[in-house]
Amino acid sequence: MSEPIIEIQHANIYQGNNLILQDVNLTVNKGEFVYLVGKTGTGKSSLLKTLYGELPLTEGESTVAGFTLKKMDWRKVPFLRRNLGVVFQDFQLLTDRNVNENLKFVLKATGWTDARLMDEKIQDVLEKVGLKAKGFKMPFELSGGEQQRVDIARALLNSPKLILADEPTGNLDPETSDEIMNLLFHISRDFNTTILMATHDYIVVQKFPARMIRTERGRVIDNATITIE
Ligand SMILES: Nc1ncnc2c1ncn2[C@@H]1O[C@H](COP(=O)(O)OP(=O)(O)OP(=O)(O)O)[C@@H](O)[C@H]1O
Repeated sequence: MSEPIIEIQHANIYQGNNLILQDVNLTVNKGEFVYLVGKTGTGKSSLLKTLYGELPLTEGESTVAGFTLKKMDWRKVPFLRRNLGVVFQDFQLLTDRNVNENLKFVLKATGWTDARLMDEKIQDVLEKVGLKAKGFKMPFELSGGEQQRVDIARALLNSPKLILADEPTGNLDPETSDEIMNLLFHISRDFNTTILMATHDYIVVQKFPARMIRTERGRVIDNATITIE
């Protein structure tokens, strides 16, 4: 039976005082891969930010990975984040430390203390993204695709059931984009992880088809189809 991991009902999404998306209704089930498409500036990032607690939800209802977002106490946001993985376009790795130390930094920040367990977890996520031998590399020694893999490894550290990805292929060439999409589909399939991925790259969407949600003129349209712009 399908079990929701994201539920949004009658939500209005704001940036400051500006209403960006109106009356958003959406359900995403456990294990699904879903694209969030739409022209630049139509609110994809704003919707994702609401789901990971960076933008407050003040109007409407939403639960994400078991957390109720409406007027969520900011002190609860770290607990929400521990149950999610977030992947960004620009990798956001700490440039002054190697891959292992980048990952250890996140583990410590999310409450891990046992050094052996942390090392095991780091090996585990690096293996999942195909970077087993790269733990001692500095970010600047990695290609864009490898840096994006580290970003995905980082998102996997707390074994989330939901990954929110904001334009994860945005900075990559087409071949590397394909590799990252194969990796994300593999993670979704093999670990039953839900992935909601914002993109405006229709080539990626056509090549790796999945359910599509579109932001358009202040609304969110479910089961959208591709319109070439
Ligand atoms: N921090 C902010 N403060 C005020 N307005 C913002 C802020 N961030 C985004 N906006 C506005 O909100 C609207 C939606 O932006 P958003 O980044 O969510 O769109 P997007 O679909 O993700 O765009 P892109 O594909 O370019 O990332 C835009 O009009 C943008 O100017």
